[in-house]
Amino acid sequence: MTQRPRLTPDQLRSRWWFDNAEHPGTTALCIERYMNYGVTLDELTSGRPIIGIAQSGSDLTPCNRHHIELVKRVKDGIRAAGGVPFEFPMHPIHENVRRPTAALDRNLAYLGLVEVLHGYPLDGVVLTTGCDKTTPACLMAAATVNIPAIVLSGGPMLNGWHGNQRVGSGTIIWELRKRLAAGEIDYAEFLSTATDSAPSVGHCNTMGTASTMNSMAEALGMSLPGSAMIPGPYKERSMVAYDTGQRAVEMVWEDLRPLDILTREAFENAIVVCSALGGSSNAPVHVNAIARHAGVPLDNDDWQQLGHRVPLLANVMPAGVYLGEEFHRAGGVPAVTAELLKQGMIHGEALTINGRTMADNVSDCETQDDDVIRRFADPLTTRAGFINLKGNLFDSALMKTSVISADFRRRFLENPDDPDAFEGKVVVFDGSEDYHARIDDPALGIDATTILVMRGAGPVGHPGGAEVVNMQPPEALIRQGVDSLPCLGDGRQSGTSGSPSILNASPEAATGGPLALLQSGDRLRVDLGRGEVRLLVSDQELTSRREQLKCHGGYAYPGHQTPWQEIQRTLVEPLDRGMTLRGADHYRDVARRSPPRDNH
Ligand SMILES: CC(C)(O)[C@@H](O)C(=O)O
Repeated sequence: MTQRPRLTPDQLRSRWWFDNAEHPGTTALCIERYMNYGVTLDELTSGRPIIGIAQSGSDLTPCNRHHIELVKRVKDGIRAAGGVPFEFPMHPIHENVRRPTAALDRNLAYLGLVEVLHGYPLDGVVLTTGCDKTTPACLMAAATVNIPAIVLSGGPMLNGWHGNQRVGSGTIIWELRKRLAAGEIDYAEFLSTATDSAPSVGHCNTMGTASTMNSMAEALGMSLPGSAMIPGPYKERSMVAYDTGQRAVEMVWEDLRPLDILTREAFENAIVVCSALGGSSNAPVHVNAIARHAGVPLDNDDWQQLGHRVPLLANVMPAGVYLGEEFHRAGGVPAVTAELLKQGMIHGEALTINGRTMADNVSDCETQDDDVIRRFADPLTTRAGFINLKGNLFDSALMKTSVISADFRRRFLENPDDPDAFEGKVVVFDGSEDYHARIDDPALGIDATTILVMRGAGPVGHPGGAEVVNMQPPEALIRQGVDSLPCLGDGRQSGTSGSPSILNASPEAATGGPLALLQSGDRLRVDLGRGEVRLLVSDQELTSRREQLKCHGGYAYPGHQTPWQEIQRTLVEPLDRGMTLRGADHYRDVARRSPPRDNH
């Protein structure tokens, strides 16, 4: 436990607003208006930390909605520790619903949160997270503003059951849509099984992007140990909400800030834990983004170098068979981290939000069920994590190795002359609308060796970068028993998908990436051993295609539909750089370096 010098009440940031004798008018304006709904003068001026609660729950965001209840316990904890809670809304982010994609809103929510944390009288903040992008938006903002901040996840839903079968959110949908296409089930059965996968409040009960990102917050040291994966309805979830509120107040007195915690070591821990969890292919995008805002160099090569040597320990869908409840009971993120710590794969000295080190937090944790959380010596896969692929089509694209199934391996990677490599003819789709319109067209000639390519799906092409690369084969092929094909694209895929796709190709077609030059019928060679994807077309031919494309005004994609789509498209960085906004990462520690100016 580190001992940190304690702040005195007159050093609280909120004093600028509530107890600033130099500007009595400005001060009075703040005080009188907060009193108009019953806050007392004593609460505002007696030197108690003001703790913001960034509320990500609303009727529009079902995965985060129970934060509306949970924050009552957060407020109890804040008050018990002597603080004053101020709850405020965040811009809604909900992946399942938001069109054209909730990823468009991550940076918008980030910007909004930065302005609130910087410009309002907050000494610290509790960040309520749940659905995928809520966690990175919060952590990016925490790094930029750098006031004491702590993450409270809402936790996953209870396990889904259909009869006696576990049905995991997202993962079951990708399976069911194939069964629907194969004619094995009808739409009514499809829908009833799908809805069974979501039995309670909480976010995806699989190791999709939501569970992954909340686990990343814990692995980074930004939430209380063991809190990430407590299912939403469990009583421990409310208890940890209370503890989080209390801890937020203490962190203010200790002046413990996000940039004290978000170090290179913390990010390396997150990468290692992500691999062992079989975490979402969206994690590198978001974790790289948080790192950029924290000023820590991190890229997709780090993900391969640090992560691909790590075995898969969490037997949770989509890479495994269990769901959030079993994972939590088996010990959750601390048990996984402890197993990796024993192997020297975790920086045990990394500081965490409770003022203790990662080793202090997890050393005593042990898996309670070594089928759900495997021992290091008995993993599900020995080398998990991501391979960072490169070649003449892109500088970086990721493949999640923990979801390479035995069937995929047998069909594509077990050629004795060429292990870990395969070649195939591509069929190219320009955006998801084109895919849906044409996938069943027999004229495309898709067979069991075809590689499906989706372009125009990156942060510029499909503003935000949609989860559309996980394409299923044509119905006719599925009916013949071929229910998956290799997919490649400049967009993302759902973290709940078990498809070993080549994702997040950067630069994307819409910003001049060579994917724009690809034509259906071209052949691709994918070599996982060498970390390479090559378009088997001569350089001369590529140059002439590039010239032609230029003559036609470049790669075409649908226009902007809203002002934010246009603004984000002009500023957004590629997926491998975290899809952050150009220039935003220059702002760091702004609460201290650049306190907000007077408003009156
Ligand atoms: C299941 C969703 C909506 O696709 C997403 O939450 C993810 O896991 O990536």
